[in-house]
Amino acid sequence: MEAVAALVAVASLLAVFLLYPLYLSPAAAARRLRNAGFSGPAPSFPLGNLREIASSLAVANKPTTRSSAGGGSIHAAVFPYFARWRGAFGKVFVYWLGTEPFLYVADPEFLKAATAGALGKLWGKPDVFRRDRMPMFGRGLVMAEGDEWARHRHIIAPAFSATNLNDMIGVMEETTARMVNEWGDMVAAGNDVIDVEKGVVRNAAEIIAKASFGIDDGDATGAMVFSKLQEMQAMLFRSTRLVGVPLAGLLQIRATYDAWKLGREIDALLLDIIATRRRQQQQHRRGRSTDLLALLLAGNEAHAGVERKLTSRELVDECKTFFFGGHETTALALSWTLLMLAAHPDWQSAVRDEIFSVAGDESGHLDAAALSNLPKTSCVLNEVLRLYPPSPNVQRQALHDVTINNDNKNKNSSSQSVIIPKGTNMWIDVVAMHRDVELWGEDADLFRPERFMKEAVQGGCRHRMGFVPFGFGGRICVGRNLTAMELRVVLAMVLRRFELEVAPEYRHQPKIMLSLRPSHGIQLRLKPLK
Ligand code: HEM
Repeated sequence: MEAVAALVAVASLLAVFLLYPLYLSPAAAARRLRNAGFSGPAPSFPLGNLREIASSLAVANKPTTRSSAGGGSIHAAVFPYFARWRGAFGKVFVYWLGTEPFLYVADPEFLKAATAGALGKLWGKPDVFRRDRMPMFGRGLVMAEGDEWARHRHIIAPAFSATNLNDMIGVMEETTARMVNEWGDMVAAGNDVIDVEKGVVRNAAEIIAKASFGIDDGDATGAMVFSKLQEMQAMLFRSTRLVGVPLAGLLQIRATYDAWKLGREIDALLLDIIATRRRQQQQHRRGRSTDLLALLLAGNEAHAGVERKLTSRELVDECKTFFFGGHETTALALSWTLLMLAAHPDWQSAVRDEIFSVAGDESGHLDAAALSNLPKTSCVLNEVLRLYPPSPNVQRQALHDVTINNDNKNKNSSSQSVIIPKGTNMWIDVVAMHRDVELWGEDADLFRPERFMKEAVQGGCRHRMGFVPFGFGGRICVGRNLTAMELRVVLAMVLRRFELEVAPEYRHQPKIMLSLRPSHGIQLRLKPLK
């Protein structure tokens, strides 16, 4: 009898233990969000709105034709469920990934109100993605929160200063020359249709690996780290965990274990590189290194003993963060740029002429002064980042209840202020804001770099927070200057060598897989310049 009672007690405790996080807490959050006036699609337990998301993606994932390469709306194709809910509920609403509430935001004014002030203290990164992204970013800058984030940012930001980045141009030129020469050989051999995305992704990965921790293909450890980092990237892409669904991780124990194991191997290799670097530095045996790891280690030495010091473990996470946060995004920006220039020969000629006029022909080296004097190229790059933002969304999670003054912030509520409950996630739809006709005008879906001619920073957007390809506020991308330089170097080297045309094989079907990417590569016809 006592045994039965004990069993019942344990079962009840377990039920309460599971019931609270899995059902009671989400139900309470749903009530508070409803009371605050946020509407949205009705969720079901335990999937939330995941079923509707999956079914609308299945319908939308039909091939489209090539004709939209130069324009056309992509929001409804890549986020069909958001497009539908936006029509029904407006630019701010609540939807559910499993039992996790998400506040969808495509209204820059709401975004400004919600994130104004003590950004670092009020908003963190969603727990629900943290576990998945751990093998990529660890506790590095992308994932850090609060005081830890401030400490890391303080140490890391100086490494990305203009002077330091100028020293990296040589690395970018050297690596890109290999890619361009390979393309040249392929064209000479009669294969003039090339999937440029592949080469550009590989090139960006090599550049960031060299720029971050100086790894070289020639050295065995470097080559091993590089191939394991790439393996990890591929592994994480294959993962299809049901985000937010209670205990869904149990369905993918094997994949989670494999990612964890690979992560440990990468960490061990990077720790080894860092230990060697520290030894060399102490013995003054290494020449002047310009990679980010060297700069961070030098910063460590200069401030040894005080809080401006990163441990080896923290340095590992930052190096991985630079690799995973930096190369895909940059490569995609570049791939979309090459496509847009191939589809718009007038802009292609204008950019090429500008590059020739400031940097000469392909025999001349590029320097920072020339690269910073390319106004038309800058307009093109901004327009591509607007139409095809490699980071198509930004996410946050409320660390506390967040109060927003309700002067029109939530049109569904009549009260003076609105409270976003602690734990609510925010999903900022960058693609929607970048293509919103109310912010950009009727030509929002068209490739028109000239809009950035008149207003270089915002491109004529009617709201300061309507153009956010690199994020916003204190957490704006720390690598954006490095990217700006790399995009210009690679673009200059490609355009000084080839004329680009969209190949008939190309199918325009952007999709979201963490980043905004082409579904079937980017096939261009390359013609050597006379
Ligand atoms: C076209 C290229 C790039 C795009 C579109 C991009 C986009 C972004 C965005 C949207 C954020 C803000 C994320 C958030 O607020 O949650 C961000 C943050 C960050 N990016 Fe980039 N990024 C690019 C290149 C790079 C590169 C080259 C690096 C490093 C080498 C880098 C490192 C980081 C880091 C460390 C953060 C976190 C900053 C912080 O939280 O303080 N990114 N990036």
